[in-house]
Amino acid sequence: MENIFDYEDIQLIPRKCVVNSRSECDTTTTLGGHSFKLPVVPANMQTIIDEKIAITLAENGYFYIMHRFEAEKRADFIRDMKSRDLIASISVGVKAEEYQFVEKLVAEQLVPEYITIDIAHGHSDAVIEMIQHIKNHLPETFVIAGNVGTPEAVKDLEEAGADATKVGIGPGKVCITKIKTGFGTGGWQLAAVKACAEAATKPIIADGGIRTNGDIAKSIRFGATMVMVGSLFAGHEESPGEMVEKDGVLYKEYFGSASEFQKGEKKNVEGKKMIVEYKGQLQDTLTEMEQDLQSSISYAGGTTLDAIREVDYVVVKNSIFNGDRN
Ligand SMILES: NC(=O)C1=CN([C@@H]2O[C@H](COP(=O)(O)OP(=O)(O)OC[C@H]3O[C@@H](n4cnc5c(N)ncnc54)[C@H](OP(=O)(O)O)[C@@H]3O)[C@@H](O)[C@H]2O)C=CC1
Ligand SMILES: Nc1nc2c(ncn2[C@@H]2O[C@H](COP(=O)(O)O)[C@@H](O)[C@H]2O)c(=O)[nH]1
Repeated sequence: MENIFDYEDIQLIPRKCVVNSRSECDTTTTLGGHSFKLPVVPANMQTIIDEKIAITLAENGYFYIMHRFEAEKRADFIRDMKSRDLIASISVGVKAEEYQFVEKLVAEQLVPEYITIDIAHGHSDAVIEMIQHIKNHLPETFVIAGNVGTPEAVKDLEEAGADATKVGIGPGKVCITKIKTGFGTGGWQLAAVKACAEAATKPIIADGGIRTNGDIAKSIRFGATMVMVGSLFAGHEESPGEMVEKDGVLYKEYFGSASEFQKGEKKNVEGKKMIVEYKGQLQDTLTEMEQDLQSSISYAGGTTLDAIREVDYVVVKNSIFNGDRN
């Protein structure tokens, strides 16, 4: 593969500004027929999202995807979101009981607007069969399938009926897939997003490796419709991770969905646990992301995210500090 680069290797090139204030720039994106304030979704991980955060995000016009690690709560979660007239967006795996869960939703007339199939190696018959199962039983539901790292995978999952694919194998902050298996898009995630987006006929969600708000704009430039973010959303007051105090400084836990901590056993572990410095309120981070993205749009010489998709760029190896190095 040629032209390999990652977020820190790219600088976007400014174009003449057409607004008098960054506040004129609109960061709205559309996915599955709904508009959202930001092209950003918190990772569907247990230390990043819970029911309370999901309600707050949905009430305030942000996209969210509930995690799948308290499987028995999901039907009630959908019911609760529907009773509030909010979007229901959940995750599933691919094991046998997940097929029955989808059938139970149909029997109880619970139709989530979004279902994300969340497994490590999404380019598989297991995911293809689950896409088909959901589409057969819940044809109205928008299906996001992943994770994948190649154009071939995007094509196969789209052909199976996926409405969007999620790209990123191993670039995550708490990921150890590349160390444990030798595989993944870690270190070239942005180039993988570009290759996958070029092959895609439906939306791409760039997942993992976002270390700065500028990386969101870069993901959009290379074809993402939405960006999934874990570590930048960890450590907030509302974050479900445990609070930890160390030498008088507050931190919160952030652990991988394939970590021993999440799994409760040392089997096929591909994630780790870390602590993230306490960051205060989630809304402040969302507001800063919106302002930074408005600024990105202004540098792109437009008023909407589409302007970013058209800018030129340069590849300058390690042109900005990679947040993983400290
Ligand atoms: N984005 C990323 O880079 C990664 C994300 N994760 C996250 O960790 C969580 C757990 O993932 P996962 O282990 O897939 O979920 P599960 O433990 O639910 O596994 C899903 C099913 O897929 C099988 N499976 C998993 N990996 C492979 C593989 N490489 N080859 C063949 N079959 C496989 C499992 O069987 P068996 O366990 O018996 O193999 C199981 O039947 C998810 O939330 C996932 O998103 C994990 C790793 C990488
Ligand atoms: N290889 C692993 N990847 C994981 C695990 N748990 C989650 N993830 C992926 O990371 C992103 C978040 O990345 P970040 O860089 O923004 O922190 C998340 O959406 C998953 O795709 C894991 O245990 N192993």
